Amino acid sequence: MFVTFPEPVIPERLRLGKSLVVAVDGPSGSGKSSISKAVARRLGLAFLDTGAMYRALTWHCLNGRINLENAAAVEAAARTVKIEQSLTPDGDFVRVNGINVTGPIREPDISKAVSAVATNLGARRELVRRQQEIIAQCGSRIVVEGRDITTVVAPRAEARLILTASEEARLRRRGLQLGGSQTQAQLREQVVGRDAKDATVVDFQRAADGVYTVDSSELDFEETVDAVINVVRRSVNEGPAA
Ligand SMILES: Nc1ncnc2c1ncn2[C@@H]1O[C@H](COP(=O)(O)OP(=O)(O)O)[C@@H](O)[C@H]1O
Ligand SMILES: Nc1ccn([C@H]2C[C@H](O)[C@@H](COP(=O)(O)OP(=O)(O)O)O2)c(=O)n1
Repeated sequence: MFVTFPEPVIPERLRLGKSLVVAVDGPSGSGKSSISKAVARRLGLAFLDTGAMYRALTWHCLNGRINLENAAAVEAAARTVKIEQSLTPDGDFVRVNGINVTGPIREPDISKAVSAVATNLGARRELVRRQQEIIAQCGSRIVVEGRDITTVVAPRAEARLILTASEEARLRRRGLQLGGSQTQAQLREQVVGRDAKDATVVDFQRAADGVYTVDSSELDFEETVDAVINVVRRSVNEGPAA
């Protein structure tokens, strides 16, 4: 059974105030998680990494020897697994049925397998439902990042943007992040190869109507955070992108 998050995970100060949902989509390695966390910290908002939920479900299936090709079994697993994760930008934990999987869900075996789960439409439906529930539990004051947040999970978010960067920048950043543990071919498969598979079910490369784009190829980390905050301000003051 999916159990709602215990209240103390979302401090009251992050839940109070006017609705401000910031929806961030983009390809692998574009900076969604790290930049979104920094933005949530600056704006005093909760934070949801939806990719971690797809990774957690993938870990659960592999751990339970559920065949990822068996769409009905994966969908059933999505409905029954209990996933708990930190909802503040300063926390970093993910638990699956009470097991701490914070580290394991970032391992290359999960990165390799996760697209099989992310392209399961029944599993997506269930995770989207949970994500919308979490947004409501956070008083709609949250930065949410993933691949279908601007279009499916929170199409009415106060601010919606695609965070992107050139393929070269994304490969370089992911390589640095993984401390040089991966060959160039492995990195390419995990970043470019995975995006190609995921793009068969969600369009996260192109901004939908009203969605802003921030390209961080030529920006450093802090400049990118500033650019996203500017988009949030502009969205709130002037509305969606023209
Ligand atoms: N503008 C930037 N300049 C330099 N490094 C960045 C920038 N944006 C993100 N990074 C770094 O790139 C790496 C990948 O970012 P991450 O947030 O994991 O991407 P995603 O969630 O989109 O896959 C991280 O180590 C992050 O700190
Ligand atoms: N809202 C989302 C979030 C992630 N996914 C998929 C896409 C990715 O292959 C996996 C893991 O996402 P994650 O954001 O952790 O991926 P990165 O390694 O940061 O690129 O889940 C999705 O289909 N929809």
